[in-house]
Amino acid sequence: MDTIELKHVRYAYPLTQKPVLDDISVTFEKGTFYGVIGENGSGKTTLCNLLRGLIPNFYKGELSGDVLFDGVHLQDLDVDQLSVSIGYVFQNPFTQISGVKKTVFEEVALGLENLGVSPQEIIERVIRVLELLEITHLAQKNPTELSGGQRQRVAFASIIVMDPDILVIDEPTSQLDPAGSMKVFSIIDQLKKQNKTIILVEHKMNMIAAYCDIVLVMRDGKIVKNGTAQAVLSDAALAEAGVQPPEAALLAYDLKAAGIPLEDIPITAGECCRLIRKRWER
Ligand SMILES: Nc1ncnc2c1ncn2[C@@H]1O[C@H](COP(=O)(O)OP(=O)(O)OP(=O)(O)O)[C@@H](O)[C@H]1O
Repeated sequence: MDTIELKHVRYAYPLTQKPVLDDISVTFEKGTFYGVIGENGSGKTTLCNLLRGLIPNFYKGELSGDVLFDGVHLQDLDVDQLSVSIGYVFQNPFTQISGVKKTVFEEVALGLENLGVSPQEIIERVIRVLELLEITHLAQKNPTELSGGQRQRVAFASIIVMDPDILVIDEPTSQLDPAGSMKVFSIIDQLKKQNKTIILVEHKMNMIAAYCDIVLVMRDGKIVKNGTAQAVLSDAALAEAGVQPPEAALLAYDLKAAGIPLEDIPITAGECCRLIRKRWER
């Protein structure tokens, strides 16, 4: 699957009046890493639910506008088929663990089993993914007895083992320590280099700045900004959408206020160092 296109999409959950997605128009292109940011309750998870077909198949409610997958309407697609092309890593890893498998190995193998992949291939793919996520030591543990961070890695493993074209990932590092978060981001980056489309919801602005190509800012169910990570995250108006800019940009604003403006507003620590050195050598 190459593109997902949303045209004037509105959605309200059942028994609610106010749309949670309000006139959303956006196109997601193959091989691009999208970051979706915005304050709590702005509609990010609801957007993920729509992209994965959970709206309107699981969540009912009022949906209007067009949702097109390679030009085909969402309503005309089989939700099971969609789940093969689009992997969804939920915000809450406790939701994602099936609860029917006794070991992490079996849990990660479950989706491939359901697709009828041969046992030999399942074993090879699961071993590779467990190694990639550095959870081989958990292979024989019961998934229900893991910590939140361990479950988050298992949930992530059970999606990437399926090798979907598009990954919709909702706060994959909320339960992880800084080293675990860095690891997950570097894996997501590797997946992007394999030409996967990544749509990531995340509150960690420094990570969004370091990895995303395009950043979408949501507020009150609308996409209020859509542009390159540099253009969106360096914009001082970002705070108006309830989002704290990355630390590098904040430092540049402070320097400017102190009468020491940099040539540009950096969004990563590396770029910030480069601009400070340039200013220093002037
Ligand atoms: N199942 C539901 N039924 C009714 N309203 C819902 C449901 N799920 C979410 N909402 C409402 O929709 C709005 C958007 O919620 P959503 O979870 O999409 O926001 P979010 O941007 O992902 O928030 P967060 O950053 O806290 O995860 C909120 O007002 C929320 O209360």
